[in-house]
This record gives sequence, structure tokens and C-alpha cells, in this order.
Amino acid sequence: MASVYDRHVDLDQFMKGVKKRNHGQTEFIQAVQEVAQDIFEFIEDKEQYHTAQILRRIAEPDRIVSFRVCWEDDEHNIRVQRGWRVQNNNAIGPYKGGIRFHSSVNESVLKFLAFEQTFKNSLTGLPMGGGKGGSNFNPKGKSDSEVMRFCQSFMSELYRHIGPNTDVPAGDIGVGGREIGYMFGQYKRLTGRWEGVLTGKATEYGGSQMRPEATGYGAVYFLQNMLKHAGHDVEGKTAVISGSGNVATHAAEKIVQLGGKVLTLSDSGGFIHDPDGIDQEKIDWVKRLKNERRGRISEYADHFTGATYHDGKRPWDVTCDVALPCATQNELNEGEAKELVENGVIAVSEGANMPTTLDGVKVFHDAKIMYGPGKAANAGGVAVSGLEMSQNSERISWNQERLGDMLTELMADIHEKCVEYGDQGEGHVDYVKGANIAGFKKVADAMLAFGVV
Ligand SMILES: NC(=O)C1=CN([C@@H]2O[C@H](COP(=O)(O)OP(=O)(O)OC[C@H]3O[C@@H](n4cnc5c(N)ncnc54)[C@H](OP(=O)(O)O)[C@@H]3O)[C@@H](O)[C@H]2O)C=CC1
Ligand SMILES: O=C(O)CCC(=O)C(=O)O
Repeated sequence: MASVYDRHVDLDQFMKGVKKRNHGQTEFIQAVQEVAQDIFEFIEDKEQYHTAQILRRIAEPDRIVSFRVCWEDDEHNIRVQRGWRVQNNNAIGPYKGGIRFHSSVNESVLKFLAFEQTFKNSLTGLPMGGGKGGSNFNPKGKSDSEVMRFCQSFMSELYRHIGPNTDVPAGDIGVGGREIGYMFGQYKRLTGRWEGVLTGKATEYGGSQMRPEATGYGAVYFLQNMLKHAGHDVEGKTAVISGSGNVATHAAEKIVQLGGKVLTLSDSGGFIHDPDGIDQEKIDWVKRLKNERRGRISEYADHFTGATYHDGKRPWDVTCDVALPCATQNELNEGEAKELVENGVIAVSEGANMPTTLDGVKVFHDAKIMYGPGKAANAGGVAVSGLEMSQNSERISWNQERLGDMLTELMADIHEKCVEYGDQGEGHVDYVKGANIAGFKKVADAMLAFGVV
């Protein structure tokens, strides 16, 4: 008798199902679409993946925990926020991925991030599954005490769902060293245990050297590998960077160290353009502005002569050789991608997660420029988090130099995997395809080994 379930759905039927089951979750649907088109091609002649419905299963989170987070502001008002942890897939290791605090956070955003994280973590070669969490809490303008009370309340719910062998969160937008400290302190208080349950900790209490730098540096190493593969170098290149947080400032720092010139940085208000170049001294100033004074990037143009501030704008119309979107999802659209290409960009390396819209990706693809998608290019952060987990379990700590070498090697390996599965001949590499297939294969083969679970 014919089965009512057709194992051989095509891409369109598959995406129809995804859209129906995840109605209105536009970011999640976008992330699945971008992966599915490559995976369907890859598994066309591989019956085992169809029979076991592997992609269908990866695109359905193992579980989503959602909870209320109550906290008291400095005026003694009771505030109520939502918190989530999306545990997408733990086939190859404990769930692993950051926590985001931003007013735009919702279930769709966290599902897309956890889905992407599953492929990214697989690409690192380390034993980590994919997860992501967060809240619609907006830390901007809040006092340290308010942030502390919020973090403690958030962890009072989250702690029962995480653990060093279960799920290991870290930072993301709006969650840096300060927030990780408050959350780790609360976990320790609630459980009575010191264990490596979060990464991105300060080095005084078990954090890893190089973790703050790892995502931004890693995105530049990935860029460097792409350029080298095509016979180019970072030295002498002009770079346009968006964002001015952890990833953007460290990407800028590494570009400068390798002899490139950084022209822009941005935040959600607008971007600054400094034709003289944003050197190390200026980057340090931006780090203090953002991490200590918690100010706006517009202040840069008041402080440094020659720089201009462009209110409400994104930096993609500034002519450059390389572009690094390092702020947030969907911050670079089709029109902006066309503008970059027309202005002669040769490579794009994504420090942020899914910063380019699907139409924008198509522009880069058609123009055959070197385009490193976030799940490969920004994997250095979670890779060093994986190394932090190893150091915590072994009760050891590696030095900066050793970790720097490991990060460089990890990014070169990820680049190699992308080339292995994405080489299109005549010197062109489809890095999206390479990252999707290499990331998928390891998770899929582990899932096959487990049977139907
Ligand atoms: N931290 C990490 O290790 C990793 C981060 N990533 C990704 O990198 C990106 C940046 O993260 P990170 O640097 O850690 O975060 P931060 O909070 O340190 O910085 C975020 C930056 O992006 C800007 N930004 C945030 N939302 C928007 C928006 N809607 N429009 C325009 N600008 C925006 C912020 O500006 P403003 O201050 O005005 O909000 C800020 O400049 C994210 O996509 C994150 O998922 C990826 C891998 C690892
Ligand atoms: O280090 C981690 O676990 C989090 C990294 C992360 O959230 C990401 O890669 O997007």
C-alpha cells in the first residue's frame, strides 16, 4: 500500500510545509530556505537522508522553552518580559549558542539563530549542538542594577534547562561580559555549583583568553582565507564595517593589524564614515564609548575631525574593497548588495548572523564575488567558546598565543570545508553551498546513527 507520507518531497513542497508550520516566522523561514536549496541538491541521490527525513527534523527544534521574566526597575515599577531558549539540535554535542537581549527578539528570530547555529557549530569540527536564547529586554539606557536584576531573574528560570553537558549559553547582541557575569553568579547561587555552564566568562572566573576577540578576528581570518584562495591579501584593502559592538570592533581591529583600512562603523542610529581610516586608537575609543559610557556612534564624528555621521543610514554605499556586516540580521538588502558590487567590492565576510537578505545573497552569488556567509565566517566565536568548555572541564587555561593559533587554524579548516563542498571550478567557490553541505553532513550522519529519535 502506498504511504501517505511522500519521502521525496521536492524543495517547493518542503518549503510550503515549513511556511505552514511556522506561519509568520519570517526570519526562521528565510534561514531554512537558504539552507534547503543547497541540501536538496546535495541529497538528491542519497536515499538515506530522504528516508530518515533529516532536514525536516533539523528544521523542527528539539524543544523551545519560554518563560516570564519579572524584574523591578529603579523606580520600583514591576516589569514583565519574555524569555526563551530554543534547543534546536544536540546530535553532535550539548546545545550551544548565545543569548540575545534586544527589543526585537521573538521566537522567529531565536529559531532562525538556533537553526543557523546547528550548522555553524558542526562546521567548527567541535562537539557542539545548536541552540539560542534571549529576551525582548532592552538593556539600552538601563542602570547596572536594573541589568543585574533582570539577568538574575532570567537565570532563575533558565538554570533548570541548562548545564555543562546539556546546554551552554553565551553572549550575543546586548549580552556581553557584564551580563554573563550576573547570569553566571545567579546560576552558581541557585545550584551551589561552579561549572562551565556559560562561555564568554571573564578570565578571573574561568573564561577563555581570546573569546571577546574571537568572532571579529575569526571573520577577518575567514576573509583572509577567501582572499588568499583567490590570490589577494587584506593588506591595502579598504573595508566597510557595520555595527560597533563586540564583533564589529574586533573585526576592525584585525583588519587594521593586517594592514587594511577601515572606513565605517555604525549602530542602530546611523553610521560614521572616516576617510582617514579608523585606526587602533580610534577603535579603542569606540570600545570605551560602547562598553563603558554606553553612548551612540554619532559621537565619533564630534570627536574625530574629518569623520561624518549619516543619521538613519547604513554604510553600504561607501566604496570599498571588502565589506563586513557585523550588526544584525537583514541589514544588507538587494539594492545595497547591488551598490556594493557596482562600487567594486570583491569580498563580503559576515560577522553577523544572516545580515544579508535572500535577494542580497543572490546578487553576490550572481556577481561571483567572494561571499562568506555568517555560519562559516563568524564561527570563530563559538569555536573559542568550545575551547572554553574544554578548558573548564579539564580545569586548565590555555594562553593567548595558543588560543590565537587554534583560532587561526579553526578558521582555515572551516574555509577548507567550504571549498571542499562549494568549489564551482574556474577558481570560484560557492561558500554558501559549501558551508551548508559541510555543516549538514556531520549532523545528518550522527542523526542517522541514532535511528528515529
Ligand atoms: N558576540 C559573538 O560572539 C557573536 C555574535 N554574532 C553576531 O554578530 C552580530 C553582532 O553581535 P555583537 O557584536 O555580539 O553584539 P553587540 O550587542 O556587541 O553589538 C551589536 C551592534 O549591532 C548594532 N545593532 C543591533 N541591532 C541593530 C539593528 N536592528 N539595526 C542596526 N544596528 C543594530 C548595535 O547598535 P545599537 O547599539 O544601536 O543597538 C551594535 O552596534 C549579531 O548578528 C550576532 O548574532 C555571531 C557570532 C558570535
Ligand atoms: O559562543 C557561543 O556559544 C555563542 C556564539 C553565538 O551565539 C553565535 O555564534 O552566533
